[in-house]
Amino acid sequence: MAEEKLNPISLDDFHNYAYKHLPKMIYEYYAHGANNNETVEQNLKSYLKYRIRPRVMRDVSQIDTSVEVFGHVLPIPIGIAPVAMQKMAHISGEIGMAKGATEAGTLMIVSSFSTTNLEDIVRENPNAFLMFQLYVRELELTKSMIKHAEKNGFKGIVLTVDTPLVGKRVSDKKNNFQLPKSLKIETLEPEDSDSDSDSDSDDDSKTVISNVSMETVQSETIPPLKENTTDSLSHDMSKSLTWEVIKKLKKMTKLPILLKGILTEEDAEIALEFGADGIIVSNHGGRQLDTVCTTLEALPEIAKVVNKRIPVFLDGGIRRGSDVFKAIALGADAVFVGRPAIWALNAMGAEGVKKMMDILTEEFRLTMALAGCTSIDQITPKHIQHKKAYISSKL
Ligand SMILES: Cc1cc2nc3c(=O)[nH]c(=O)nc-3n(C[C@H](O)[C@H](O)[C@H](O)COP(=O)(O)O)c2cc1C
Ligand SMILES: CCCCCCC(=O)C(=O)O
Repeated sequence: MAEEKLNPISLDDFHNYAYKHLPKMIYEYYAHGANNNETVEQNLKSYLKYRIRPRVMRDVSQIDTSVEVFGHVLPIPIGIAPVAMQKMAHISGEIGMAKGATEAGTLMIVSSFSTTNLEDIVRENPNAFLMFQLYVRELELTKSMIKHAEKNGFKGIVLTVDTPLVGKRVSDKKNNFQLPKSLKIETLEPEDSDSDSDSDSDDDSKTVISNVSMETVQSETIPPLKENTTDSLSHDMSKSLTWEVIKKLKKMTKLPILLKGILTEEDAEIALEFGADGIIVSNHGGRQLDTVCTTLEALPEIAKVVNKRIPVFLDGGIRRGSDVFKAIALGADAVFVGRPAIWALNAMGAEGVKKMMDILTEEFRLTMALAGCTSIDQITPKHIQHKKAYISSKL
């Protein structure tokens, strides 16, 4: 029986679809976090701890949701966070993700664990606004990855600073997670990619696991391929990263360097001292250190110390337009979504990613209107309040 076409109304609809359709090993790689997923869950719950304080009678017939990010005007303050290995979610992988993001007019950060090489992403999406997420490896490889991103027109380098070691991913260990053998991390061999790119796009074996069935993935992954496990794929990521690396990176590129994974005001201050061009408040979607603060909890102290000197972004747990509103009220210039983009890609490819962004945008626009804000700069800390304030005043 032909399956009914998904008609998503909220982001949860994409998630439910992916839960039903992705093989367990892949679904849990994307969905789960470190240890017992405490931080994954708390990231989501954080938003419900804040109540919106709406202002009324404000003529909300025109709402402007646009925001400027490093000189680019985006129609919405919502981008796509770097997520590794997107071809496990959909045949179109990072190309489809970039297409959905571009059609929504927004920015995508491409993971340094991309299953599509940068040339192909850019060739298929010449108007995309892309940044490259970097895990620092050995110096020459790091340099060539940055040069490669520059050559392909990427507009920024997002250095992930919360992963000197990969967090304890319990589900991945139980499932013996590994990248299916038909796929490859294309970004780790940047020098070869020019010669690879044409043959890759014609190679059917690369596209075996579109909208992956359980049977396909199981047959792809038995016997286990040692070289494709989380440990082996991440073995050469630098464990000795210190702030000094920012100086080295700044010598390698003129692109803005954003630090992703800052959770304290102390580190935000140091980031400024070392010349970071932007900060992404992130706990890696709860996949690194479990029971850290949620990103919404960390945001106010970071926004305060940065004091608008550089842009402050946030990711983690954004699932509704009201979540975007609350993050902006607490000091974010814009936010990023990780898993929702993957679920949307899985369900409907590029069209799904665009649809997901449209849903989130419409919810955000409605929240702004009902809260009495007609532009992003009108959203202030006065528009939200921790729920404790209401409970104590009423009891
Ligand atoms: C499956 C998965 C893979 C990820 N891969 C990367 C990555 O390669 N690099 C990185 O900096 N962050 C990575 N992240 C973290 C995201 O960029 C982002 O911080 C997180 O997903 C935001 O939380 P959300 O999923 O609740 O929106 C990954 C997250 C997920 C869920
Ligand atoms: C297969 C390597 C896992 C770490 C890199 C991807 C990532 O950041 C993630 O959260 O997963």
